[in-house]
Amino acid sequence: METHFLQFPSISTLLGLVGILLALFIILPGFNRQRKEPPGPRRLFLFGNLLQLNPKSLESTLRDKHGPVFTFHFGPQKVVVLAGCKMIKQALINRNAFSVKAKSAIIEDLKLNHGIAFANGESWKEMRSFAMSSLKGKEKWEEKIIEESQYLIDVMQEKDGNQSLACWIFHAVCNVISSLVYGKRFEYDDPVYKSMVARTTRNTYLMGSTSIQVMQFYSRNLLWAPKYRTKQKLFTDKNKVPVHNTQHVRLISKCILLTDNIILIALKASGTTNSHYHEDNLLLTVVNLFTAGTDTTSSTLRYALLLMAKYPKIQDRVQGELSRVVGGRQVRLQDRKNLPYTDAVIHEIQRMASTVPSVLRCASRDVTFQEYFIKKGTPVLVWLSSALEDEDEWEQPHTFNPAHFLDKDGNFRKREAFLPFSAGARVCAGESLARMELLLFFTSLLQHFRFTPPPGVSKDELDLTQVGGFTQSPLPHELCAISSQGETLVN
Ligand code: HEM
Repeated sequence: METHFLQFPSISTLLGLVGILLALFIILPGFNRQRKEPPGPRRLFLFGNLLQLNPKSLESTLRDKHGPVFTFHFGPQKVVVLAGCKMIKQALINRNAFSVKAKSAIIEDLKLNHGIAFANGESWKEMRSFAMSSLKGKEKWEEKIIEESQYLIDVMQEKDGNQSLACWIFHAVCNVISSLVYGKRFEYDDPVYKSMVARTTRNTYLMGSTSIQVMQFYSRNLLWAPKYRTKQKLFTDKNKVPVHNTQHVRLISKCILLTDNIILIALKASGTTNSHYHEDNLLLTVVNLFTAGTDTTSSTLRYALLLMAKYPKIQDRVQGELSRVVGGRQVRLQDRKNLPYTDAVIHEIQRMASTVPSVLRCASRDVTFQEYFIKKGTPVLVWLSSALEDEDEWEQPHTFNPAHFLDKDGNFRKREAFLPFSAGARVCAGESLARMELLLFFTSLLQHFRFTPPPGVSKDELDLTQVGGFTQSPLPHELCAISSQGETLVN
């Protein structure tokens, strides 16, 4: 036996070995190519690429250098970033591999992974289609928004002196959702309502804050840090957070969503079973509609008025079109088709506002996207604002120019890269409602007021910078709202 091992290998064995080596030589690089990971900037120990965390560098520098699919390290956490219209559409619409929300320690810690926005799987599907059916009915919503815009105009005309337009707009938009969630609107100075609105704003801000988002990438244990606990208390303070409190939602017994579900629960008792209609899911669906539907729409409206004050000629043209086509009467949804300039301005406002700059998903399975391998579970950041500013798509990506949405004859034209509501299976569930609100609130405000910079400030000094976390909104600012009844300074 020993001698057998010491024997010189035969020619055929040698040829066989060479053949295997050659095959490996040919196959392996191809295999590696298939598993090539997206490129990205060099990372630092512990910090990853956090020091480069600046939207401008993500978008221009990194995208220019590494292409539209690249890797970015939030501390130790690797995230694949998708940028540019073509890449985003391909990922969200053509490929179904990125429709799962990424796991988040904070969301799990606060038990917010029920409902719609942070949920996945069958439960998400069920709650989403339930919410979508509750959001149906254009005529119903048109009436509610028109009624609420009248309240908004009245309160703005009644008040004297310095007042918070930001607050009134937020209240008005909240009331539209309240009519669905609670079955009624609230007076703007109702103390319960005021606290509910204040907490919704603060919670959305806290959830998206960089410190909280970054903290979770390091270690779940950091979420036990005293500072975070204090923040967490704000979400769960049962007596003070009405929309996060089952008891309160029950007390406001006209809550249509829950009433509908009580019917569904009765159906279940009678044999029509649906395991997803449990209390956590229903409550979080209410919370999601309330939070996703208010901050976004009201921030966009505030940005709209700021842009009008900064670009008075565009404001003139909108007001001119409104008075020519609609006159003094209330704008209705069916007027949209006869208001191409106004419609183009609203779209351009949304493009510039980029209210939801990105969404965080994850690869639901091992996937090769473009030429890159993305492992199952890898967080994928879909950089929506990169589509809204894509230099390959827009003539003047960084300039407020309503002509982006007009053809040469002045008709409204759709644009492929207009993705403020995202796309694909998880596209914004409230897109249709949001579009109605933007049209009706914006035109009502412009029919009654002219917006200008405050005294002593030139239009060039108005700052268009957007700030925030999950959602962006303009920096605090003042404007003058001038109506036939006088002039008011608003902020
Ligand atoms: C200008 C206003 C709005 C903007 C820009 C906006 C944008 C978005 C975006 C970008 C997403 C993420 C989609 C994704 O993950 O790919 C989203 C999700 C969502 N939005 Fe909106 N939204 C607006 C208004 C509304 C309104 C008025 C409602 C409801 C009343 C609403 C309800 C939702 C819900 C429930 C989701 C989660 C959808 C899911 O995960 O399946 N949004 N929105």
